[in-house]
Amino acid sequence: MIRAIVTDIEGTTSDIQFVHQVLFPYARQRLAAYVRENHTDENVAAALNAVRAESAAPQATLEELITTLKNYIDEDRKSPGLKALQGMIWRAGYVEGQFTGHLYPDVLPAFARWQQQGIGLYVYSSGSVAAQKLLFGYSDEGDLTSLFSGYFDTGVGAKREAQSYRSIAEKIGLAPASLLFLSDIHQELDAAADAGWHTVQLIRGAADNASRHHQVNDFSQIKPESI
Ligand SMILES: CSCCC(=O)C(=O)COP(=O)(O)O
Ligand SMILES: [Mg+2]
Repeated sequence: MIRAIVTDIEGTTSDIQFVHQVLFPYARQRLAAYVRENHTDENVAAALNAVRAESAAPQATLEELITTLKNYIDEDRKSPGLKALQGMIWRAGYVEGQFTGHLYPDVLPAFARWQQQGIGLYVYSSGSVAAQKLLFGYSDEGDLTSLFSGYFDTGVGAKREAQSYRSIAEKIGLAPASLLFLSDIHQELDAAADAGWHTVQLIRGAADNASRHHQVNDFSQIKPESI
């Protein structure tokens, strides 16, 4: 019996185009100024040090870090330091109403149904927890943050590592066999399945013929009571 559902964001609840054509360019355009103006802030400094460590450049200057970060954005690297900074930069865009977090129309009705069934709802994304809360807090459908019992980012580990899903199960306090992970990426679902979770793959665009996971086109086709 499924007792909690953990969902990915990009390509699952939300359109990849929104992330790549709205969020990423917004952060890229403001990155240099944001880093120069805020590098002494404790959280910004921690993110920049994480990038220094990740890029094996402990002495990197601010300007070198800005170049590295822009390269990371361009290659869609799931760098925790970059993800933390993106979340900080996106805040102004959401708060000022420049965009709202995209949600496919099938998502909210399913969340509401599952919540009524007593199923716990959680998020696991490469985007920082702060960025996740912004996307759902300023979503197309309003503030949905109260729907979720918890949020996880790569602080628990990478999304393609089975250990990350073991850690999440432990933090939620439920057995892996009672957990369902939703994602568009079959390598993430492979890792969750290796940790003993149930999995469903969202196919929002082209079919994924390399996947061994149950596939659906939208959330209305997901029936946790039948798993
Ligand atoms: C949560 S905010 C935007 C998403 C993002 O930055 C990202 O890298 C998407 O990763 P996901 O794990 O949700 O596919
Ligand atoms: Mg995804």
